[in-house]
Amino acid sequence: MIENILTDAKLITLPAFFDVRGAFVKTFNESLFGQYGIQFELKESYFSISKKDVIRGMHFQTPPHQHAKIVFCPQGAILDVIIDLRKGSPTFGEYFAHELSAENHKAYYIPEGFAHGFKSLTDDAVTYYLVSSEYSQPNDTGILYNSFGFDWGVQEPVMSARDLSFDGIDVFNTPFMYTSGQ
Ligand SMILES: Cc1cn([C@H]2C[C@H](O)[C@@H](COP(=O)(O)OP(=O)(O)O[C@H]3O[C@@H](C)C(=O)[C@@H](O)[C@H]3O)O2)c(=O)[nH]c1=O
Repeated sequence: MIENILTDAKLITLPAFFDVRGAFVKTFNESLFGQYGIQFELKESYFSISKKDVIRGMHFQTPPHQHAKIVFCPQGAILDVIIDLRKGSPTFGEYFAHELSAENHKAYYIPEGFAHGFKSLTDDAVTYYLVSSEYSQPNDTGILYNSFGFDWGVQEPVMSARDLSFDGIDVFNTPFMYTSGQ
């Protein structure tokens, strides 16, 4: 099952099979995702493990190292948030939030030009990423998590110094332009 969320972004219910042993979840299939309108070429993959009330974000890589991501949570639960940073997009500046968990086996498809972040809802929440370009440290940046009007529902999140140092969205000059069909 697939839902269109912000322009070009998708919320996918990953195919899952449950039996007496546990669960089997398919995290990527080129043909199926192609039917969903997602053309995705994997270049890198990684995961993080987060304690409850950790917030990471709102991250993206700037051009020419921008990338799309497929994000899911195979252990625990996270509240996952994206912002459309593409000038000219019908949903420019809007955000979308949804829970991803081992239980609901949902994933986001996040196109290039979006910022991404999440709050961990459980201890030991695993956030797993498939990414369409390799890590480029000089291009890896973000905007401040509490600058775009989203209520994270936590007073004292656990965060990195880097994430707390980002500029707010009000002063952020986006390098991303919307072109339809990303
Ligand atoms: C993202 C990344 C980080 N690193 C290094 C940098 C740093 O020393 C350490 C931890 O990095 P961070 O603090 O940025 O980790 P984290 O805050 O978990 O970064 C992630 O946040 C979420 C919201 C995303 O959307 C991801 O794409 C990614 O940016 O890992 C890599 O070597 N390769 C990578 O691809």
